[in-house]
Amino acid sequence: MEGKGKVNGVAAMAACYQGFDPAAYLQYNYTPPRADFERKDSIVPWKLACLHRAFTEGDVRGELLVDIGSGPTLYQVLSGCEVFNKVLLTDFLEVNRQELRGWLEDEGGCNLDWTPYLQHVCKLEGRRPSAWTEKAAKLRQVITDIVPVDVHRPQPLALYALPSEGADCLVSCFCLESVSPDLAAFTRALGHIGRLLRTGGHLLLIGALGESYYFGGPGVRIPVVPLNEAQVCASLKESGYTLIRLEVYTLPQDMRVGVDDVSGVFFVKAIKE
Ligand SMILES: Nc1ncnc2c1ncn2[C@@H]1O[C@@H](CSCCNC[C@@H]2Cc3ccc([N+](=O)[O-])cc3CN2)[C@@H](O)[C@H]1O
Repeated sequence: MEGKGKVNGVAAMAACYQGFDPAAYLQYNYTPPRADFERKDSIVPWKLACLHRAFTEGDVRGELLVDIGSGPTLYQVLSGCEVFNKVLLTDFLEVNRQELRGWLEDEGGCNLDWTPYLQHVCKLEGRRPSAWTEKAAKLRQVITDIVPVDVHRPQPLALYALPSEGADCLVSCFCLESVSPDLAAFTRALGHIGRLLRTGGHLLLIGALGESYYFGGPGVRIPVVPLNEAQVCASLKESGYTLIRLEVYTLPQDMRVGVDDVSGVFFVKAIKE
């Protein structure tokens, strides 16, 4: 029965995503108050600070960075694009891959202005904010492709997408817990993406704590497996990672804007054994 349940749960999740609306999703999560660069307690600056530190503290290096479940967002690779020569973006939905291509082709075909994000990360790097145009050019230069991914497959990416030695670093933000019907599926998905990573490679994982649903568009209610810190740590260990650092952000009341019931956000830096 477990096998049958597994297939139905994953298939049901895929059906939920057919209504996903990138523009609405960006509006819900990537504009103020959740993305307010003037507020020290806003969520996006916290995420960008975690990623900046993780990419620049000296242990993360190599050729290829892969972002698993990019969605319609780019913030997750704004620091990594200065460290890796190749960045691969991935998502399950064509609408999201199209949204990312829209930014890449720089013809105004995207639903969010990433300039404040680029400027903020330049500031974290000690550069003048006006260097954002150079960062944008760098990002467009290092993104090699935007490809389909399914974390429930033992091989989440097409074999042509990766060199045989695998990726040197994986980043994945708010994806696994939002596409897994239960904790076992979340843990399996962690293992599947781990197979894309070379031994000794790093995983940078951001996710929601205590989230049971979110809106992926008007009226598009998508179930999420609610996680706590202990479950995240146990799943990482079970999937062959060694935890380097776990940081947690607890949402202030005014960050709870009705688009989900998330109570906290975790940031994990781990290494694949
Ligand atoms: N089988 C699959 N494999 C890989 N990716 C898949 C699969 N199915 C769907 N996808 C892909 O994964 C999805 C990634 S977006 C998932 C949204 N996660 C929840 C949402 C996000 C969020 C953001 C910010 C904050 N905050 O506090 O600032 C809180 C929250 C909590 N709510 C989507 O791109 C889909 O296209």
